[in-house]
Amino acid sequence: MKTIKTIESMREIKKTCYAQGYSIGFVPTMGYLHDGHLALVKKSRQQNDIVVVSVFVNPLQFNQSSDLTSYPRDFERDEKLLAEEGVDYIFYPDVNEMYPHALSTDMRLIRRGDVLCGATRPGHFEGVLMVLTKLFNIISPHRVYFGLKDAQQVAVVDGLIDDLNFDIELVPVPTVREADGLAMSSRNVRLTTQERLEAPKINEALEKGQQLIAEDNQWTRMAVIEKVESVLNQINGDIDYINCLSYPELTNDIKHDDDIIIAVAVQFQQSRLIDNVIITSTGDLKYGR
Ligand SMILES: Nc1ncnc2c1ncn2[C@@H]1O[C@H](COP(=O)(O)OP(=O)(O)OP(=O)(O)O)[C@@H](O)[C@H]1O
Ligand SMILES: CC(C)(CO)[C@@H](O)C(=O)[O-]
Ligand code: BAL
Repeated sequence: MKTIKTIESMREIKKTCYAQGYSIGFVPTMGYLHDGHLALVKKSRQQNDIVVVSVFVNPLQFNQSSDLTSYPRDFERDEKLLAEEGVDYIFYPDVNEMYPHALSTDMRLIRRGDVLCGATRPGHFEGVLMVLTKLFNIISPHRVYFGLKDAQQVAVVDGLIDDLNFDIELVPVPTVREADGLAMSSRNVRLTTQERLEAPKINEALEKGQQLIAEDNQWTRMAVIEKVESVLNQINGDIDYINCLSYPELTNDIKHDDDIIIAVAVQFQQSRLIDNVIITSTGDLKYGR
């Protein structure tokens, strides 16, 4: 495994892979890796000749400077974990390499972005779209892997790939959870002991919402949101949002055979956690939990 710090070297490697006819699987991350990230890496390892993982904490997508400065980092540990997974290249540029001067262009999200994190983290998805467009152009992967914990990100990137005709297959990967149901997240380390005890209620709340949809064919969006809220009210974090929408379009207007997402964000003292469940129109889980 090699760690690559410059765009020029990464481009050379990409060209060599193409010349040899190798497929490239790409896993974009912000580091401080856990088993959720490694699930994406394993999937990419199964499906491609060459696996590239980027580790880059992208300042453009942070709408709160305290969240950026306290974002956990441990590159040496990340390197060890990725070597054990048989990764070929880590792309690990610094901020000046990715953003050497003020940008001349900007990304604007006009679909799937006015709800959930798009509504509560202004500028977040625009920053994600910018860095991914750059990374896609640098690495030119055949497949790219994203976790469904960030389900809105999956929907937004699907739109990006389609709009800009990137010749890339998007592979969504189900959310990996701790034994008590809490979705794995790099931000879990910033929970206090008490918050960590309460945090599995987020998953419990989503399960209650899913049960309502599965068992009551008269269910309404508001009834689902109230059910989820009744469980989330048992914890000390502040509810940032709870919503029930069509997926991947993310509209209030859920048609008969649409998939449905119930998504929540909870702000604890130092950590804002997100989670969701995606359900088929018949009330079944779309992806394993
Ligand atoms: N528990 C998880 N299961 C599956 N994929 C995950 C999980 N957590 C993160 N991912 C995916 O890993 C990729 C990189 O995410 P990122 O580096 O932001 O990690 P993160 O743990 O989600 O961090 P944070 O929760 O602090 O945003 C994204 O595609 C994300 O959806
Ligand atoms: C895709 C990503 C690496 C872009 O910075 C980030 O949004 C993330 O970790 O999900
Ligand atoms: N996992 C999404 C990246 C972020 O929270 O900024």
